[in-house]
Amino acid sequence: QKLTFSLKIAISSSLSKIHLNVSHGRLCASSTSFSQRNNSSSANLKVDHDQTTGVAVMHMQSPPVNSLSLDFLTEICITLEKLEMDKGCRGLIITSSQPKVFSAGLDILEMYGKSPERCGEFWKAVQEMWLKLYGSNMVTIAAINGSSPAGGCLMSITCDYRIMADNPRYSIGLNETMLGIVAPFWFKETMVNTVGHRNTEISLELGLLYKPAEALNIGLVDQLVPEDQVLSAATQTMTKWLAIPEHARQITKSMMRKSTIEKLRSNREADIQNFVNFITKESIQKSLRMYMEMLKQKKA
Ligand SMILES: CCC/C=C/C(=O)SCCNC(=O)CCNC(=O)[C@H](O)C(C)(C)COP(=O)([O-])OP(=O)([O-])OC[C@H]1O[C@@H](n2cnc3c(N)ncnc32)[C@H](O)[C@@H]1OP(=O)([O-])[O-]
Repeated sequence: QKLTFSLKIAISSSLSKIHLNVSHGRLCASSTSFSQRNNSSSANLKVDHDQTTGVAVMHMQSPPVNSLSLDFLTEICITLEKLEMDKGCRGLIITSSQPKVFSAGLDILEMYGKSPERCGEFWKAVQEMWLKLYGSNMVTIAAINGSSPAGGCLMSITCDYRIMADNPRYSIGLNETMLGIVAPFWFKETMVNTVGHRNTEISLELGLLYKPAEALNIGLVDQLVPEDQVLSAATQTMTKWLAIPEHARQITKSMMRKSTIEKLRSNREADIQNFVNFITKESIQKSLRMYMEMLKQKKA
């Protein structure tokens, strides 16, 4: 049977509180944490979990561009945790319900004019999302049906496989340097693990955004399909991945990713401090302000 649930979580708690809940196993056990309704228009995430195939499709629907705010990241983390703990869910497809955009990356407003404490809390949520997704036992496929810069690209390369809409208006890449900021080591390593050292070096230093054909060429995405076939292609690919003996696939995935994950796990606090010290610098704040103005001008 097909279970559709939409999640809109009143996020008043900090992420550390979420950890506490998870560690006590309450997130998956508690039905009060999740309202199960059909396609609520206010929800930032819609999850369609087909229990016969064991595949969940997570639709990001946070207008206008699925930028990853603290609230949205928290919502994503709770959903990932819930799906991970659900034995009936073996595969996850991540896609967007917003037109033209998969995700615009981290919400720039979360990094501009905020207190160090708030920046730290935000960064912890970014780490948490990456740790959950990169270390997931599920097969994860990004169905990239729009542009996917910076944190949107990170989310994509954190999945096992990427299928992108073959539309030259869309682009994908880690363009952080274009904002005057620096992708942290675990963004960089995820990229290296995907496209190799040399491509990552060029890509990150120049803050490149790749058109779909270029992204395919360097291995940043695995497959291009017409825009209206992104989800169906992801579903087909999922079937193939799920046919592999599960235990062997999971151990192999863990073997490939473990060292990168461990590096962040054992340095989380230092990584948060680095981010906070960096992002709150006057010069970096100025760069972010100029970038936001540039975005607005582009629109006008
Ligand atoms: C160390 C840290 C590492 C950092 C990692 C990151 O991810 S850094 C992130 C790096 N990310 C990027 O460099 C991506 C920047 N964004 C883009 O390039 C484009 O928005 C687009 C191609 C994603 C979509 O184009 P489109 O023509 O469909 O849409 P549009 O351009 O008209 O935008 C609509 C509205 O959304 C707003 N807004 C947009 N993005 C963000 C954001 N991230 N945040 C907040 N707001 C954002 C935009 O200002 C506008 O607001 P307004 O004026 O309505 O109040």
